[in-house]
Amino acid sequence: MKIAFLGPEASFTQLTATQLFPNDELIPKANILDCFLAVQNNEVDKAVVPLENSIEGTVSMTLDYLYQTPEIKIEAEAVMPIAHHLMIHPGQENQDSIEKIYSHPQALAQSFHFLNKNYPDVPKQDFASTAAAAKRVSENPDRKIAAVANKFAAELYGLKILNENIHDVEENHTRFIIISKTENSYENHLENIGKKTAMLITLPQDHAGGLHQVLSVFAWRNMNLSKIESRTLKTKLGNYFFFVTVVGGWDDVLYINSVDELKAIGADVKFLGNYKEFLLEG
Ligand SMILES: O=C(O)C(=O)C[C@]1(C(=O)O)C=C[C@@H](O)C=C1
Repeated sequence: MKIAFLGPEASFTQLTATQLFPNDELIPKANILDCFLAVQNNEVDKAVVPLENSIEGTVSMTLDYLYQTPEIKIEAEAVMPIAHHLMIHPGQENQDSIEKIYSHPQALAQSFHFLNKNYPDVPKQDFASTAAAAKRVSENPDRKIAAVANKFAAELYGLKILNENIHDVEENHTRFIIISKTENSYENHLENIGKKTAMLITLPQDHAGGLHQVLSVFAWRNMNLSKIESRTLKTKLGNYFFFVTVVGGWDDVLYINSVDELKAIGADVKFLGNYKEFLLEG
């Protein structure tokens, strides 16, 4: 099978994809949108993309493209511990004069307090991934630039780690998802830590109690929500869709009927899948 991932090599997403698909062909993509498009255009069978982090929260691009690509579903979730390090080219030993720090915005945010305290005057620059930032540093041996990335990126791109474990909270985890056009076809050797269901809900016209009505569909059925997040519909200020996850299997008829009830009250529902959650090694 062909599996796209947010690259280049040694991104956190690649570390995840390697554990989830040890025997498949992994294809790096420059950004999250390209991962979605590769699945959409049948260039690959599946893709692995980040969904949320325990310090910085949701990766909004992933939510947006789940909404914007109607055929794409979630097949599985995987949670991985995340450790960030600050690295430079080995030729640039003098850390006092670092001119810029590159990384993925999630990684910069997860290390914000460390960077703010230790490198307050150094400009930070967003990159498409931590590995892309590390690669750029390695390609510019003459510049005093640094990257926030993982230890595999330091090794692969020949960089020297200046500061280890700079993420602001020791327990740092990111949740990744496998996306594809097929539901529930992912199987692997890893032990799963539970099942959940995800859906996107757009409320009918704005009216008092609209969200309460939607939530009551889950509440009287005793369905336990593990996440609810609103995201702008991009139509005008104040218009949102909701990403909702429910704990457990999806074989109970009461649960299955919840989608029909949501539709009956005028909500628009995209069912993203009922799938397993895996815990990976960092
Ligand atoms: O930049 C990477 O290496 C990624 O795989 C992306 C990503 C993310 O978007 O959350 C993955 C894990 C970390 O939370 C930081 C960055």
